[in-house]
Amino acid sequence: MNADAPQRIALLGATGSIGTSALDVIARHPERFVIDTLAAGSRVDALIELCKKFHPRFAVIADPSGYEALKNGLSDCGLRTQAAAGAAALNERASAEDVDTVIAAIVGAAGLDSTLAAARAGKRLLLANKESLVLAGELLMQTAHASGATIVPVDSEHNAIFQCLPAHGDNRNVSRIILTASGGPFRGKRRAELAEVTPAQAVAHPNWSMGAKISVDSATLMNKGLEVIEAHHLFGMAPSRISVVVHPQSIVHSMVEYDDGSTLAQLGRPDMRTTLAVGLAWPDRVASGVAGLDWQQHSRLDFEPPDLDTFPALQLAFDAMATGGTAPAMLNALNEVAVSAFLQAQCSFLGISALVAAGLNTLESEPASSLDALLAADLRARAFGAEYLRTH
Ligand SMILES: NC(=O)C1=CN([C@@H]2O[C@H](COP(=O)(O)OP(=O)(O)OC[C@H]3O[C@@H](n4cnc5c(N)ncnc54)[C@H](OP(=O)(O)O)[C@@H]3O)[C@@H](O)[C@H]2O)C=CC1
Ligand SMILES: CC(=O)[C@@H](O)[C@H](O)COP(=O)(O)O
Ligand SMILES: [Mn+2]
Repeated sequence: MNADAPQRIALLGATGSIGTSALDVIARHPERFVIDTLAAGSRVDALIELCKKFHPRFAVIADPSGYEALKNGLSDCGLRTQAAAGAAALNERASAEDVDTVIAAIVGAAGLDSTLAAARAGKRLLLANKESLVLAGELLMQTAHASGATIVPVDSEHNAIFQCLPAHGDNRNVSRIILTASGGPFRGKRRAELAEVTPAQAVAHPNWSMGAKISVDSATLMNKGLEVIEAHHLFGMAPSRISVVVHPQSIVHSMVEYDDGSTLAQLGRPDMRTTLAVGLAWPDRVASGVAGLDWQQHSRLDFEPPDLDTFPALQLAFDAMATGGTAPAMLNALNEVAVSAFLQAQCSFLGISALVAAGLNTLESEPASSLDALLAADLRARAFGAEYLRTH
């Protein structure tokens, strides 16, 4: 990549919450960043709207049935953007030679294939899709190391840790990393109070504006569980050296503790544009549109332990990580099935963790020896989840 030329970016998950924040930052720096590819799942109209604004060379819709509508829509708008569809097209753009940076912002295990394609091709990979690390963390990290791909975490906690770790990359004197959790919209509630909560209540995150799936994960604390596994892989940190503390204000985005007793933290407003600006420009810094903290307003920062009785999902994730093998892949798949059912009013809020626990208790973990083994475990877990929902 020519250092003076703009970074050519493929944004996968462009129509989502992370996609919107990324495009906001990118639009502020046309001399540094240029959009090569915009990709979405199935919402063709939303993708065309973005194409009108950003004029990418390629627009990819993952759902193949959206191809004709995308192609015709782009041409009706007089755009020269080339339409493509399906998983192969996503992978092709994630690994294309004329793409420098891939922003992996597809939600769920659906993002794994294109994330792996970008890692295999040695891209600079801004990784928001935490599920791909939970499903296939070792494989993804090995793939990136082998190809020379640079993974820059853009999950806010991991981005904070990335900023606080030693620049020379030697983590020997790091004693632990501490992930902060907001506690979600139901922090302070007892289990009995959560029996009847609705999807609308669960997605109403107190601090962050995010997609529906991650918002529900925040409400169950599964998001923090997924993030613990994500941190384990990204930073090569043993599970015993990863802690979680509830910090309701979401101002301290996470912390790194050193052997000498120092703790470094990254602070900022809860706005993903900061995180994405760090990822896009690193090791430089660019304006993100987010102001610094107002210390009159944020004069108080609280910390408390997570309530594992009310929110068992966090412990389930620690347990799956300890079991190892395909257990984290199954945890992720079971959770995806349960959250989707909850959002469609086919499962209660407490039922989400109950389904995940039942699946992990029933299904055997196997060695995570290959991508096929992981994908087979993912499928088994989804089948278990569907049957559980049918019978409970
Ligand atoms: N939102 C946030 O602040 C944060 C998000 N993350 C992670 O980033 C990822 C994205 O989250 P978020 O932006 O909130 O999610 P959203 O639901 O807002 O957006 C999801 C994006 O993925 C696309 N998509 C959905 N299904 C598929 C599929 N099968 N194939 C291809 N694309 C698909 C959607 O397209 P379409 O619009 O067409 O459905 C959309 O562009 C998640 O892994 C999340 O955990 C991490 C930290 C913070
Ligand atoms: C913005 C981001 O990274 C989310 O993962 C956010 O941290 C969710 O907040 P909690 O899971 O801490 O509620
Ligand atoms: Mn996060």
